[in-house]
Amino acid sequence: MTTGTDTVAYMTGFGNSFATEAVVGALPIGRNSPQRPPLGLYAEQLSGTAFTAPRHQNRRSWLYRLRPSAQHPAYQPFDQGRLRSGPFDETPPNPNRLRWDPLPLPTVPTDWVEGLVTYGGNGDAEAGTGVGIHLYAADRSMVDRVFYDADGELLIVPQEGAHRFVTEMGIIEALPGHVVVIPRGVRFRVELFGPSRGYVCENYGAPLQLPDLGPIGSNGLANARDFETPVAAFEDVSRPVQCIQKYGGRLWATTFEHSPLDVVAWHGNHAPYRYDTHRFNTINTVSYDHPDPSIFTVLTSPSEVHGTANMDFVIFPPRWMVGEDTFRPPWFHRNVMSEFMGLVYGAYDAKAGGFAPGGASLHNRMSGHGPDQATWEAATQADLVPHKIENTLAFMFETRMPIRVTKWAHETPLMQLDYDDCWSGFAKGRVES
Ligand SMILES: O=C(O)Cc1cc(O)ccc1O
Ligand SMILES: [Fe+2]
Repeated sequence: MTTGTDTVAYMTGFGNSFATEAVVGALPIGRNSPQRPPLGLYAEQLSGTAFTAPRHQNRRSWLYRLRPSAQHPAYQPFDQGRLRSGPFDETPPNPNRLRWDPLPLPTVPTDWVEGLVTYGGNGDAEAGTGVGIHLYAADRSMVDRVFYDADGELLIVPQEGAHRFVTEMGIIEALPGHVVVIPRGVRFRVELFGPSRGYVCENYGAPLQLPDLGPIGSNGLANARDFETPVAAFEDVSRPVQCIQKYGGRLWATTFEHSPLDVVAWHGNHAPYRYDTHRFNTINTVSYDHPDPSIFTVLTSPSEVHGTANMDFVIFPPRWMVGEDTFRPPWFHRNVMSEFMGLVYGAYDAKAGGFAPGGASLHNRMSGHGPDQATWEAATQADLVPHKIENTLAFMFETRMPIRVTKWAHETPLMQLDYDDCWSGFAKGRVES
């Protein structure tokens, strides 16, 4: 649950052109790159979209820092660990329904980067299509180490433990129930306060944006004002700091002689943010039938095919179920889009058992899935009084291309070999032929 006290300040709004300075007078006024920026700082433009991207899609920020980012020796290949990237070709495409038990918490000291393990993904990081899907289990802070992803934007869904993202552009605190987005190229370190776990969607495609609301109108779902971007914060550290980047699917590392988290002021709209899912304005049926889960979309990465996302981030938050003469849980279905699901806490209404907090499931393109048998039995017999689903947060990374699973995810003992059995015992419909 997202409780606790924030120790950092945030600016609100989605995709705003923000301006923030940690030291008064650090931000140039009226121009981006004056001959001599204030306080002897170095101006740097960080572009998240092509210079010429249309204005409503253009993402860039101007950073004013203690030292230029360029001041570092060459990157060298770095241990990949269990991190993989698109194109995913370790295993043949697998049409089966798959489900995994939760990732165990670490038994040896592990930081956030070391704790990443890739379950699968699709597309091609270099081509800018598709996603990588990772989970992490870690128990210690990154120390004198920062990370950035040149391949994609990171949507991070904490599942256990308090998280502190110390980024170039300010500090974000997050608890289970929050989600955090770190744009492509932004450096950060993750500080943890005990055993911690979560999910990551690495979005190789267009940056996440709010979905259109259509007939819903001008308010609803995730409201723009509930997105929080940190104010500028910097560290003045003159000791070696390792910088690991993911580039072209692989990890590379170099050592700066200082902390690259040294941005004293910045302005622009290519910036990290967090969102508290408890603020989601959940919309559901008040008449009959279970709506398509697109009604629960928080953020979407559009593809070039209008209405068909590279990736949608969808949540299943607490909500009232009031549908009359309706099978209320998710229906049986087969979907052209592929569905990777996780559970932050509580229970998910399509699964009476087996889908645990910290676990994951994959229902790939056109695979038949839906309520397990116990859920189906209960829902078909239920007295349809208004009922509130409470204390739960499941989510889905839904993507237009089938998800290929890594060798690790195929071979791990966490894979539930009996998952198909949850749909094995349905009685035949009563038709005489
Ligand atoms: O498969 C799932 O559990 C996700 C899902 C939920 C829902 O409410 C409707 C469709 C759907 O794919
Ligand atoms: Fe589904």
